[in-house]
Amino acid sequence: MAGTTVKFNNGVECPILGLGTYLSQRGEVGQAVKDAVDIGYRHFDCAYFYENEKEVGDAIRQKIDEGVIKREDVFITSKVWNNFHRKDLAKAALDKTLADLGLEYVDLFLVHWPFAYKDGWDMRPVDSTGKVIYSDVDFVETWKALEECVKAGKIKSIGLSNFNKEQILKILDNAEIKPVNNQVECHPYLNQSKLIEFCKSKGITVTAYRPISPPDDLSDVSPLNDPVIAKIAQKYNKSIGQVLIRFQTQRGVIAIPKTVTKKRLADNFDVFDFVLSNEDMDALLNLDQGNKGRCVLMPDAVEHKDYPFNSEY
Ligand SMILES: NC(=O)C1=CN([C@@H]2O[C@H](COP(=O)(O)OP(=O)(O)OC[C@H]3O[C@@H](n4cnc5c(N)ncnc54)[C@H](OP(=O)(O)O)[C@@H]3O)[C@@H](O)[C@H]2O)C=CC1
Ligand SMILES: O=C1CO[C@H](CO)[C@@H](O)[C@@H]1O
Repeated sequence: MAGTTVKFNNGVECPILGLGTYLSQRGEVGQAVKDAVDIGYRHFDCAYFYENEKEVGDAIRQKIDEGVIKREDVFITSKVWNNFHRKDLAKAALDKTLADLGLEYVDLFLVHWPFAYKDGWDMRPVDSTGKVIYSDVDFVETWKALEECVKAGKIKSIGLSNFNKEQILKILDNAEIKPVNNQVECHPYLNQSKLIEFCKSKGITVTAYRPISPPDDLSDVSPLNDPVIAKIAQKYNKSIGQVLIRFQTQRGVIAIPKTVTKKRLADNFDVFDFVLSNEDMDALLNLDQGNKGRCVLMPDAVEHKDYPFNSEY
């Protein structure tokens, strides 16, 4: 695979920079994916939960049909959502994702969250009071389903998302196929250094989601408005977005910024021609607020036994 990559524990190489697709609207995501391919992106982060995999797949296959890329040149990630944790449902969810994408396999398939919701096809099953209904299906059962799908040739690599240290250890204790990656929220306000170090010690790579624009569930403070980051960006004649992406890739963390804007697609990919000094990397690391810097809190799941964010990391 061309470009800068990260090597997984199974030998597979993953492009260190990919395109996120959450909240990329149908009607615009396909064009964004095609523009991204033309710019040089070879890694696309998808999920059944994003409800746009069909359009993403159509765009990828169009670029394959046009001869711009081959299937093996692109790295496609998808994820199994919380209502599909039971073994048969996890397999069915993968089949649906593959059908939507129009692909025979995905390169990486992640357990999107460690906690399970009520089994079925409703992604947010609620009771009469509007509260999400949980399931106690263990994430190890979901992992076993993914292992079987690897053996069936439908997935090249399997991994986790939003798993904490203890949950990763439980997977490792029960895994026949080791996870290659844990995808987590990561940016200077939640730099995840301890989790990254722990994952590295277990041969697991980390992907940074929401690397640019965290204000969401809680915070209204964004790295995009941070004076320390602005000063660093100015010094390298780069944008704040470019510094935020470079911050991740320079420490070996895969980054998947989302945009549907052509100019930003190009800018976000233009991060391989400068190197942040150790001093500037330290300044960015020093902005960490630990769990207080976390934005994606998943309030629906806070009472679930497998809610991941009650421990330090
Ligand atoms: N595993 C998980 O649970 C999760 C996974 N993800 C994945 O990670 C991806 C990235 O995270 P996401 O939540 O989208 O957040 P991002 O940090 O990628 O930020 C996206 C937002 O920032 C804007 N933006 C993009 N580039 C720039 C730039 N250079 N300067 C200023 N603004 C910019 C985009 O707007 P515009 O499009 O208008 O340019 C969009 O509003 C997701 O798309 C998804 O694939 C995300 C959350 C959770
Ligand atoms: O992938 C995701 C996109 O972001 C959402 C929250 O804003 C998450 O719930 C979800 O896991």
